[in-house]
Amino acid sequence: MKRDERWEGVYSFEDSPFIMEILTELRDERTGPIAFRKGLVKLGRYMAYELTKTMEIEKIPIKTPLEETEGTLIKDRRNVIIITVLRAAIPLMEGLIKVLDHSRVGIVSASRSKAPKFEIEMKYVKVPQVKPDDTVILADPMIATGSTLIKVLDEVKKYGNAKRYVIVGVLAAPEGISRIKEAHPDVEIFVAAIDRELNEKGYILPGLGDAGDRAFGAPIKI
Ligand SMILES: O=P(O)(O)OC[C@H]1O[C@H](OP(=O)(O)OP(=O)(O)O)[C@H](O)[C@@H]1O
Ligand SMILES: O=c1cc[nH]c(=O)[nH]1
Ligand SMILES: [Mg+2]
Repeated sequence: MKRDERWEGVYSFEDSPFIMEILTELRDERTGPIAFRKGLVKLGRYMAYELTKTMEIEKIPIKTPLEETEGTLIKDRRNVIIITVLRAAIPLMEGLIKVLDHSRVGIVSASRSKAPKFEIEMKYVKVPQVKPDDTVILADPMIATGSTLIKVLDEVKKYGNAKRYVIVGVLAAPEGISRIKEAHPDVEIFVAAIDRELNEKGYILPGLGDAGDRAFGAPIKI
């Protein structure tokens, strides 16, 4: 995990060869939906494991069959809410919850309209009560313009004040991170990698394409 000097509280995993290998498979245009979904699940699992290193722990007394000793409890792992941003975050959440298995889960839908408006339509919002001890993880693989996550954060913050708001994603564009940090300076961002830029259609470059379509197939309009 490596802090990015350009912002406060923004981290990438570019120093982790294993996470980079999974990302390489996701980027590769030859990777089909089965391997793509599996890759997102794996990333979710390893990124959640890395995230536990930033959580508050407690030393607890325990008894082995032979003697008393000290054990470790990750306190914050008991108080996690994972907000899953449909569609592309579904496999990422599946991985996150393998490590953060006590998590409550919120589901929100968010669909971004085409360039240049990039309007976000949020139709479905089911979020549990947020309590002061909670770490709210916003799972969304792609941070492009940042509009989706700004809107999701605006909404989720109506459900109570959390101890931490943490975005877990796969790729981010610098402009998206800057916009999110401007609107929500308290949010921490953990992504596998920070890419170069957005193209005119709002896609991350070099990126991995449309994460939702690659995981689930392109929808058709009827
Ligand atoms: O940072 P932004 O510019 O807002 O873009 C990022 C959003 O775009 C994608 O969702 P999309 O709207 O394609 O929906 P999908 O997951 O259903 O494909 C992605 O999963 C993010 O939610
Ligand atoms: O590159 C991008 C940008 C937004 N959404 C995606 O799925 N990919
Ligand atoms: Mg999409």
